[in-house]
Amino acid sequence: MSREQQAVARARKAFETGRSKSVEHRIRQLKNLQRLFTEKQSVISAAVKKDLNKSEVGTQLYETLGLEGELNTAINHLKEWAAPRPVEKNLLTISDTVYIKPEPLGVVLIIGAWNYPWAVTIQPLIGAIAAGNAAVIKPSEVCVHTAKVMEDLLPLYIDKELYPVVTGGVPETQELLRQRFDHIFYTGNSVVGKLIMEAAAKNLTPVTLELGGKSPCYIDKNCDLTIACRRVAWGKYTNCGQTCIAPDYILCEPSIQDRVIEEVKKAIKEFYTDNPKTCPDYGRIINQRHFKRIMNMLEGSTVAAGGDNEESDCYIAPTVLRDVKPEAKVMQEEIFGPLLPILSVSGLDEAIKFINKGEKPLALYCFSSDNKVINRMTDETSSGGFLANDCLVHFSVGSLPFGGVGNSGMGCYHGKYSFDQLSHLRSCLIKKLNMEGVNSMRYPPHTPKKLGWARFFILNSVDLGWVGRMALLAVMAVVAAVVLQTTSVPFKEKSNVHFKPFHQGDSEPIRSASHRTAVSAQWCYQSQYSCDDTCRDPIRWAAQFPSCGGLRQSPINIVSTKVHVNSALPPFNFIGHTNTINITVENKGHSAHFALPQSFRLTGGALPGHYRAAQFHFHWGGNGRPGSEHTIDGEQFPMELHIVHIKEPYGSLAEAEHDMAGIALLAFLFEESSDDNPHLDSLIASLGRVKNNGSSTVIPNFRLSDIIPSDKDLFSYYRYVGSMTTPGCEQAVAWTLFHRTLPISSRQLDAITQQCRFWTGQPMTDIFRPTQPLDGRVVYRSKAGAALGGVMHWWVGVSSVLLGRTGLIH
Ligand SMILES: NC(=O)c1ccc[n+]([C@@H]2O[C@H](COP(=O)([O-])OP(=O)(O)OC[C@H]3O[C@@H](n4cnc5c(N)ncnc54)[C@H](O)[C@@H]3O)[C@@H](O)[C@H]2O)c1
Ligand SMILES: CCCCCCC=O
Repeated sequence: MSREQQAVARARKAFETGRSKSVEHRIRQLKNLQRLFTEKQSVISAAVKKDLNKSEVGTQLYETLGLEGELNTAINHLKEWAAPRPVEKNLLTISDTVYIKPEPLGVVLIIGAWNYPWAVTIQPLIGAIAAGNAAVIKPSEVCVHTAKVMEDLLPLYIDKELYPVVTGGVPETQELLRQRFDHIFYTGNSVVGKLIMEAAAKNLTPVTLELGGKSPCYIDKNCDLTIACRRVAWGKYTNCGQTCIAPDYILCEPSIQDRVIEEVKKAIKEFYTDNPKTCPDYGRIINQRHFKRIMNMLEGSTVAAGGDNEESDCYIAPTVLRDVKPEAKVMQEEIFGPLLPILSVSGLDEAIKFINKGEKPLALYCFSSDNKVINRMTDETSSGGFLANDCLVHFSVGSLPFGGVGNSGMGCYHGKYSFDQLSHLRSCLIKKLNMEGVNSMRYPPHTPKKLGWARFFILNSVDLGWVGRMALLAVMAVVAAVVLQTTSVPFKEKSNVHFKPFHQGDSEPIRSASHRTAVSAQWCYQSQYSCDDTCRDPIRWAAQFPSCGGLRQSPINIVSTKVHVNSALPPFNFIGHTNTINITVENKGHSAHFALPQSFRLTGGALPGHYRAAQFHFHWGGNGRPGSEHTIDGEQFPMELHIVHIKEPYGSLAEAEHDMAGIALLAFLFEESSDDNPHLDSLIASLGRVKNNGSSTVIPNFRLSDIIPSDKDLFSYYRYVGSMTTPGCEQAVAWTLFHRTLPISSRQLDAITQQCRFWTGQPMTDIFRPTQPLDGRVVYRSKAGAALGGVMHWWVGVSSVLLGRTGLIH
């Protein structure tokens, strides 16, 4: 057996033990890699210095820092990525469990390139480990010193059976390619990419090809040329142009060519001094073969800047070429070196045509102050990645898939994309052996009637609550009987049973359709959890609704001694709150919502705009337990009222959710009183009429001002920025929690908590989310006698603090 065969066999055997699949094992391995980068930074940098003349800081900045970021992301999100992913169901699968299960592929071959030897070899390895695979790592032989360090260090930190390193050149790689893998992840040039794919095809092994090519850069005359050229020069000359996504050439109008040359020259001087050769931040060409290849490309082109070189040192100065023709040598293949040709085009149209004549690039850059130019460039071209007004930086954004298209590659990676790329996303549908009758519509003999039912069941995708599911199952049973008997009951789309698709998304009338994802997307309160293992209790909301794990979540505990008193928090103005109206209350499955007309409006209170009312609802406990969501100094109150308002001109939470104060939520805490609060009686009675999920009733002659004090008595409150307290926990809420509490007697509390049922049919009790970490937010307290002038100033202050801290404001 060859060394390569042995390594693959060892990795396969280790994979078959199953240990790579355990999430704990994966996290441990990823943490070991973290340790490697902390402990061996200087060894790593020294090798890269010898290979590419990169400085230690440069190696950290462009290679290991990104890897550390990827490791953090993978470690923090692995459980969520690896968890089964529920999917939307149709009526036929409504009673089944339907989900995607990410599974490891098996043994992955990772073939790295030399230009960023750590980044392009270890980053796929992070994905392979995270996804639970074994991986054979083949670093590029061109980076001699780095390949040796990888071979020596990796086995000291990670499981050497599961993740062996195989060094060597073309013959060794070819021997590896003769082995059977479950995935091949190759980074390098397109010519070899084709060989990899050919070898993989023999075993039908899937491939990810991270290739290169000529990445164009269009500079519009309408832009700040100094800034544009500085960014282009950085993108081009970093790592001496040996970057897969370096801007390969510039397209611009002839009228700006001279300025572009001058500005690029200025940037070269700024970055690398007058003599880049002695500048520690300027690299070298990897070897003499590549040196010669690059120097040959200069043939037939006019040097406008740079051009100095020294073969023995593999040095080529940052170079600009002017008036380059499309036929020039330098335009025939990816440059992958520090030459920057400038080609003239008459404008955007010609630039787009030129780009589209070539292969689809790995990156496409467009510099312009005109959004129309940027939009046309994105709309009318194709490339792996697109950047306007910058270069390279998309590589460092883990939430963006990185990869090529067409000749620049296939597949993508980084962050969760690496995990998905190296996983098999297995479709799972778990059915029970009952309800066979429903299936008869698909069994022969086929009849038009069965087809009619099949159309109804297959073409309708719904989100149902528990009651809806039960109702549907009942109907399905009837259908089954009908179809089985093949009686002549005509197919009707409208039955007597009214299916109202309801689901958590519907439980918030202001929420968007996008939140109505899947039946299995049921969330629940802690009190429901034990009875339905498919529902997600508050601790697990974030697995399905990522915002619920954000840094601005609600409710919170307010520590009264730590609040900041702020005189820019004036009283509110309520409009319409004294009007007598009929309102509808509906059991939404998790709580009961009392709909308010949009004519009820809210201004003042230092809110950044005008707000329209949407609904109010209560949060309560049960059997004498308190049920408020917010707590003050750790104390939970018996009940809490939330009045939800949406900022104008938004029409829904979906529209408002990108605005930090898109929703204004007014909260009142209740305190137990010895006497009944007479204004609550009609509300309590109405809850008795909406016991079950989806039921509704009207409360006539309702006045909001009966249950809350008038605005002039509501000058004292807490303010902070937070989120909705039910999934999706949108971080778009300006919270106001009034000091003034509302009274409720224990008799009324008992009455309230005993009226309604959850969507699961259980008593609707303890409907509150536990308090969330403050995560550095400030809670403000209003001070009477405030001036309106400070309002905008206050919001700007709050926004900038949050921006600086979390970068969360869109
Ligand atoms: N898309 C990306 O993420 C990315 C990143 C880095 C580099 N690149 C591209 O890679 C290219 C530069 O790298 P390179 O190709 O010079 O790197 P390279 O010479 O290091 O080759 C890459 C790998 O392929 C192997 N290899 C080379 N010839 C082979 C053959 N005939 N058969 C089997 N294996 C072979 C090498 O051993 C090496 O591990 C550029 O085109 C660049 O744009 C792309
Ligand atoms: C800073 C950009 C690093 C890109 C590495 C991958 C391509 O060569």
